[in-house]
Amino acid sequence: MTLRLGTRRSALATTQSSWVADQLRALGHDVELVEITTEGDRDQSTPLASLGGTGVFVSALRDALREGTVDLAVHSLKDLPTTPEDDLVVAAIPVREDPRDALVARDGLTLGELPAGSTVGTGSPRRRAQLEALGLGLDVRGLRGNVDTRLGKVTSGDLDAVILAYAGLSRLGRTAVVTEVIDPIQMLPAPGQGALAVEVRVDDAATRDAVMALEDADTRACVLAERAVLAELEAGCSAPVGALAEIVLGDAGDELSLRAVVGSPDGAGDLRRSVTGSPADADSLGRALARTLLEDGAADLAPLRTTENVSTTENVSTTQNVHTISTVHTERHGA
Ligand SMILES: NCc1[nH]cc(CCC(=O)O)c1CC(=O)O
Repeated sequence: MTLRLGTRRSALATTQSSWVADQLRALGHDVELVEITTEGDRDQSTPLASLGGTGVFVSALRDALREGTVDLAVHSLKDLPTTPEDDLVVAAIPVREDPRDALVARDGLTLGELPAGSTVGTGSPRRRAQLEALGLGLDVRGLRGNVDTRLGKVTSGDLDAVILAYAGLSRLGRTAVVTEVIDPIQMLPAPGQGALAVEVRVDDAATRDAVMALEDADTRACVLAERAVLAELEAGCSAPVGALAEIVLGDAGDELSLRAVVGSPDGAGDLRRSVTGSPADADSLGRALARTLLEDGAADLAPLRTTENVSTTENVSTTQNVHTISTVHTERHGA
């Protein structure tokens, strides 16, 4: 049996998918990559939020899974909405890459070295809010596109710096351009950043069994806690929410240490809280932390659920390059 793995065409997506394919091949499986095109890939000019957020990257792959065109799909976990699907399951969450954000600045500069007024590109409300809250006087500019497009803005001199996920650069072998890996004390990453989700049909026991070998329990616990914060806040993909869980060695053995931030869009300040507990209680720890943030005023700080959470769902026909944008519905995203 050949496992058909659905992947987007971007360099990052194919690198992630090829990594999963190689892991499965090392376990003795035959794997074939099947390319799926998404609205988010074809339209690079529209702001992601207007396309329905990072959900557009996910929908086409899920449609292909449901139609049986592919048997498994690899997603960046941070792009997955927190609401579970009835007919699909994340069968494996492999060991996580470095979850931190990375600064790529001109002349090797770090955040602290960028002069006031420097232009920093990011399309992420979470990164923007935390950058503004640092009070460095940086001029944060909107930005989207694939990794090369974003890095090109610094090379060409259009921007002084850009911020990207370190994990993406690492998977592409591009970490040499990073001028600072941003400490989570200054900027908490997106829930699930740096982790992959391998999704299969819930009734496909054979693929599920094959894929389960890629699971990493610590990563699963961490991203569960981070995503529980997002779910309990009812935060959408355009909400400035960051969260990072780490497994640390405490007095009672492994402990899960979870930090989260809700930023304000105007950079007026952000709210940070943390909690520590058992990795077995990952979900409830995340939800408890979100309630603490809400009690302390998180909802006044930022519009957590905005109209930008309205998302377009794509249908992929059996010929994989024909798409129609069909329905409009609201959903929660984990970007
Ligand atoms: N939102 C797009 C996206 N989804 C996953 C990654 C990077 C890889 C990862 O976080 O696992 C990126 C690009 C970025 O944020 O720079």
